[in-house]
Amino acid sequence: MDFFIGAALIISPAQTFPIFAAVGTLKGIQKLLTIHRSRRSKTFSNVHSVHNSSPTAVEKIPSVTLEWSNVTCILSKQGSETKTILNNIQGRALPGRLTAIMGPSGGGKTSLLNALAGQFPQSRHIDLTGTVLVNGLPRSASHHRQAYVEQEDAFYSMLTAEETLQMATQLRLPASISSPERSAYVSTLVSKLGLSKVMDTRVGSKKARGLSGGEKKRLSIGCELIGSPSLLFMDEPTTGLDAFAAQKVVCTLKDLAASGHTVLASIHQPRSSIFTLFDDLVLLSEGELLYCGEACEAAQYFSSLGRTCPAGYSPADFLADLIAVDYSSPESEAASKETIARLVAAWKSRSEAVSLLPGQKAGGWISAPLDSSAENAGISSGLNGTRVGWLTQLRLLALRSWRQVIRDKPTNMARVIANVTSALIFGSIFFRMKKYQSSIQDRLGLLQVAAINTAMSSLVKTLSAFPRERVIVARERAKDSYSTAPYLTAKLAAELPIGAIFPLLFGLLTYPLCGLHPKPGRLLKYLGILTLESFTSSALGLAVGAMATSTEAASAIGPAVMVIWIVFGGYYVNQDNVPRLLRWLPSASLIKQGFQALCINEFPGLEFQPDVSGRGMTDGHQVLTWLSFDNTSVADCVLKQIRILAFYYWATFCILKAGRDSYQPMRPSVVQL
Ligand SMILES: Nc1ncnc2c1ncn2[C@@H]1O[C@H](COP(=O)(O)OP(=O)(O)OP(=O)(O)O)[C@@H](O)[C@H]1O
Repeated sequence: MDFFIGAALIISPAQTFPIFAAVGTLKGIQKLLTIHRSRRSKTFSNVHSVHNSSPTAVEKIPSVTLEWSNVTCILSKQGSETKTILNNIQGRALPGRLTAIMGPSGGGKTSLLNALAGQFPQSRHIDLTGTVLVNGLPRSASHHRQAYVEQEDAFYSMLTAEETLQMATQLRLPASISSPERSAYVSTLVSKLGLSKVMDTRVGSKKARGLSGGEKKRLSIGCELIGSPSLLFMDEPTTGLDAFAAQKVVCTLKDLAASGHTVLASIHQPRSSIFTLFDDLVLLSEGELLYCGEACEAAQYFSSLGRTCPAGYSPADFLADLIAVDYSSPESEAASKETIARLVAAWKSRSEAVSLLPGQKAGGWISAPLDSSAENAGISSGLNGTRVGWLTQLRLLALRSWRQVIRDKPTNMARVIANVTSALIFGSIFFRMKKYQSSIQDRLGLLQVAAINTAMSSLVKTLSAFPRERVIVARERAKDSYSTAPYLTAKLAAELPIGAIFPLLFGLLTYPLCGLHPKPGRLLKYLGILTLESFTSSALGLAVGAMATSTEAASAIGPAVMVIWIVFGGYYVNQDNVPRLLRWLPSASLIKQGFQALCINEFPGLEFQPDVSGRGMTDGHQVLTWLSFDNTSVADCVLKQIRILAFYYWATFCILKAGRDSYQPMRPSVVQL
């Protein structure tokens, strides 16, 4: 609704634009640094030690036990057909332990992790049921802190690892925490994550190398730890990493578990050195549960079912092979599915039998009964407190945007080259235009291509960068790090000065080369019109980027919209000939406002020679009349352009504000834990 009101305020009724609706304290932080050994944990012989030298930092993190039962997820397909993504899954994850959800691709690992984290993407085709308890309470009634590290890392590529952590700390820790305390917090995180050596390294991107995949993953974990979560979910933390990096990431998770966090990670096919780091294991295949219990007991359990791990064979490989469907031939597919069905049935009957025993809740868990919870009662947050104020958010976010844009030398250089090249090409095509009748067309052509070139170049730049940034912003906003208004304001304030350089460069070269109106005041207006048009086009890119689901989608939608604005740009169709129904389109066209302003700036005062027959337009005003641009001024066009610009900013704001991810609620299952 905000969107419509805002749009109505921005756009005058006369223009009748249709509105495109789319339209704590330090103590709590230190809890993070706790070295907590679960009473139930075995000796972590191969656990890397938690590098924590500060005596004040050793404090206990609130323990969280996660239990789940009857978690079922059914996807309704076309007609009455359904697909069971998860079938009646039970289990638990304990504080101080690293629980791995393992299974073949498509086995349901991510779906289970999402369901347990309460972050299953909302869909009307999904029916999610089950019970998830945190320390014996429904998730909504528990005041625990949790974090979810997604499979895809998303960072500002031009910031260093240290700046990324500092920024996250400054935005997310309560305002009451002093600067030295924040710095101390960051250094502890850094040593804990083993990132000390790369703190000055930029995060990097595909086009500019920076941190390695493993370092990025550990940085992602670091950013999530700032919320001091007791419960940490990780989706496929080792995917895409080499063996060494994967090992280091899992060691980090193991350290975190050892310091009191409850860590749940989905892992596709771990190698044996990683497998030995798991405390507990949930095995899934085809959405069915095959095992849930201590990782080191798994091989023995399957051996009791007649599936013995061959001597010298890694248990990780053995389990991965055992629960995978072999699609190499119809016979092997049927055989492997049959094996899985038998293992599922065996686990089911075991859990039914075990759940009848006293003290057992999460069906069939292989280990001693859980000694839970008196210590967990009354979990409190160490991070209570107001986050930093609007002005601090604005300053921090502007600094981040500024660093991102100013340090992105390859992009800036490419933009300079592109603008200089096109200015030189246009300059040579329209070199020192004369005052013949034919040069009227040349002048109009130049002004039109100048308007189009300026708009396209800033649109393309925004469309290529903003959808990726939006992912980071969506994640940060989901953690309530800041509000949309300071984010957008800071972004614009930081980026506009750099963004102005390129149209100015283009304008400064084309104006003298093409021999446009000789009055110096006209040059200044020419530069101003191009710069404003460039900002408006960039704002269109922001609105499209905020709305589109991916960079690819944004890159398809943006130019398509721009083509419409070009057609109604004043050069191809005379606005008096536009059908009544579409008459609002030229007013909404940023190209039209730019082109019209450029023409009104250029033609008055110019005199042209008549053609050989003594006819033609000899006065610049006649050209404006011919274009139907005669009853308006540069100021009018600039005002309309500012309205269009404000509309796109407003649309971007509303889309970003409304665009929080929504999750599928879990309906309670009939059978309780
Ligand atoms: N919202 C959804 N709509 C349609 N199918 C879905 C949805 N969510 C999950 N699935 C399907 O459920 C199955 C399990 O998916 P999930 O992503 O949980 O598997 P996974 O074990 O994490 O696989 P991978 O290791 O390949 O990521 C897959 O076949 C997937 O296509």
